[in-house]
Amino acid sequence: MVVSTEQEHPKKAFGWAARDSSGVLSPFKFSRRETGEKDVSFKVLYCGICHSDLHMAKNEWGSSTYPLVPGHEIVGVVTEVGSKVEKFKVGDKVGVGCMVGSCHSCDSCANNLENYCPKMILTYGSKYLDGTTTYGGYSDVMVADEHFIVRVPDSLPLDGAAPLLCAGITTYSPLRYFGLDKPGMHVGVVGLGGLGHVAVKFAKAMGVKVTVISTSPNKKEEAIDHLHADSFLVSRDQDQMQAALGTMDGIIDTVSAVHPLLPLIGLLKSHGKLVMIGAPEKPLELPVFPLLVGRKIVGGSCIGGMKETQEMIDFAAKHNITADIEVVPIDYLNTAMERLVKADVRYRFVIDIGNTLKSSS
Ligand SMILES: NC(=O)c1ccc[n+]([C@@H]2O[C@H](COP(=O)([O-])OP(=O)(O)OC[C@H]3O[C@@H](n4cnc5c(N)ncnc54)[C@H](O)[C@@H]3O)[C@@H](O)[C@H]2O)c1
Ligand SMILES: [Zn+2]
Repeated sequence: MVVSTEQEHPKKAFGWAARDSSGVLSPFKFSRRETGEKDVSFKVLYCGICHSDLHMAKNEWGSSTYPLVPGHEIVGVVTEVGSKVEKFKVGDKVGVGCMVGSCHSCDSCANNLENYCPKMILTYGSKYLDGTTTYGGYSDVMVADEHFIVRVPDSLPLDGAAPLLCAGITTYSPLRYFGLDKPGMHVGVVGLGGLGHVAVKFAKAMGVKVTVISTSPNKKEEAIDHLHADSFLVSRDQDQMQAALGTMDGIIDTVSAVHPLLPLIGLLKSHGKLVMIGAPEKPLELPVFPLLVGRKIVGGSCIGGMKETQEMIDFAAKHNITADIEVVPIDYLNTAMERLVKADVRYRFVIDIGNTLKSSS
């Protein structure tokens, strides 16, 4: 007998799901497991809209299953903890990012890099240990193993902190790992969207000189005056790009679509590192010769481990870093997705789940 998603677990849950690759989202009733002994349950208050949610809702990476409840920038307040939970109690402000499980025994897990565990379980669209589908944060309640729960420091507003759970760790981790966090270094950030604007804030807080590289000249004023980037390059302006050749120690590339890498590699100094974190649906062309000349590196990075995620959010609290957000009601979700396609948001949509998601709607 096939058990419906509404009945497979004891706890009622309600959210919005995409039903097919049109990506259109609509109200969806499902269920979540009881709070297990190592689980933390929380009422979701806010959830950021990451571009990955859009890629997934529309099956742009070819791995989506439907119904799909997206959302991996989830924050809220703890409502129940299991008997063996040690770090959290009812009333705590917490968050869940992109993953809710891993094997805990491989080399990656042993090194606090659950994000690179071959058995890592994504927050939505994955199979959990019990074989049921995982559903994300565009929903009213969340249950997760405490290992995958992050404490949100009291000084951070929950709405602006939500995007740190994905955009924050995804930009913080490569800055640290690739050694682009040393004061006085010069780092480029390509694509001033959800990830890009947080990358600028983290890099600045680390004491790095930041240049935003963008196709849109109209983002210049905001990048410099508001986000405190040191300079701005319009990637289509040959003269500007020429003048900046060989000046950067590293570049964090957050672009969500196919784009040329050659101009970016040219901006790097010898030994410079181009770090890809955007995830376009099709392969990019990699010109090799310009890498050889100057011993340059192209690398990649995917979110971050749980220990580093907590470190990132504590660092954010210390430096007053939150995302610049537009808070929207759940009914606005499909419009927000359409605007995200056009990069028409400064710089992250966050859904006000707590006040606007009602199971009767
Ligand atoms: N590596 C990871 O762990 C990880 C984590 C989260 C998101 N992502 C991926 O990162 C990418 C960015 O996510 P986001 O939420 O910041 O998206 P976003 O839509 O907020 O920002 C993307 C930016 O790229 C720019 N852009 C789009 N097409 C472009 C083009 N052809 N040339 C130049 N610029 C272009 C947009 O103007 C926008 O500023 C997505 O592909 C997302 O799936 C990766
Ligand atoms: Zn994300």
